[in-house]
Amino acid sequence: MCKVDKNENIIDIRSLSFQYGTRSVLENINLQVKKGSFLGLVGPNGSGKSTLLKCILGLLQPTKGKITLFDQPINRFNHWEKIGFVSQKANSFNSGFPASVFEVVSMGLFRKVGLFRFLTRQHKEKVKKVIELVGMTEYTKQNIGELSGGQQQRVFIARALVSDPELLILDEPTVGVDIRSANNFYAMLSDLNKKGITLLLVTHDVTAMTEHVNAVACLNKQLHFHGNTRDFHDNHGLSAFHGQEVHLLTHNHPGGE
Ligand SMILES: Nc1ncnc2c1ncn2[C@@H]1O[C@H](COP(=O)(O)OP(=O)(O)OP(=O)(O)O)[C@@H](O)[C@H]1O
Repeated sequence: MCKVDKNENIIDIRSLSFQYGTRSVLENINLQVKKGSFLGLVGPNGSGKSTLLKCILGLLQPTKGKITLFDQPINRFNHWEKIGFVSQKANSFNSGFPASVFEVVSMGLFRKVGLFRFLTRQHKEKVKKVIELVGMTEYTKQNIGELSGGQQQRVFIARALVSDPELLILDEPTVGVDIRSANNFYAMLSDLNKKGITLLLVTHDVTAMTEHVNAVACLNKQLHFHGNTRDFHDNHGLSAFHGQEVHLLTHNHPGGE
């Protein structure tokens, strides 16, 4: 059970800087993600978005500054089950991959039940419930590799949700997904958010994303904007990109798959 109040910062980043060797990638980042928010983190290629996520996930240690997760300094934080992560590269199964949607989602429980334990009836019900939550019930028995990129991403969201995370972090989940499917996908995320899950979404897809998130942060080595979507549309946000607006407002992703 979650005993945090609505104003609590689930993520609290203070004065964070990060360097790969001598190369500075993040400078003096201050960012708070409140419980119940749906934050879109945007920025051009190479602006440090994935690096920041890796710092939040404890995979990289900041050169300076501190990160607090659920009120605990990250180096003492040991409730990683509260955080679900869906990566950019999740949708890379080929059509022969021998696992059904049900099996892939069940894998999300292994952290809880152990790799070789049998799933109880309760576990199976939970798996079915999250598959339903992401709108994939009719595909439950289908092989994951036979699904579209957008459908696969829904399955990976279900896999992350099955262990009941309070925070879901998504790194470019709509890469390779067509605009209509991406919109449906964001609407689904918005529904999850209304059910109480805090979301941090990294994306290039500014146009579609801002219709669904309730806060936006713009990163380009430094944090240039952090606020609500209305202020963002008043152009304070996009002006942070110094002429890269056009690129950001299209659905082109030079690094896309
Ligand atoms: N392991 C690494 N070693 C050295 N430099 C790196 C490493 N990973 C990333 N970088 C550099 O750090 C910068 C930020 O990279 P990062 O992947 O965080 O950006 P990003 O905003 O996620 O980019 P994209 O939108 O293209 O995925 C880039 O210039 C990148 O080349």
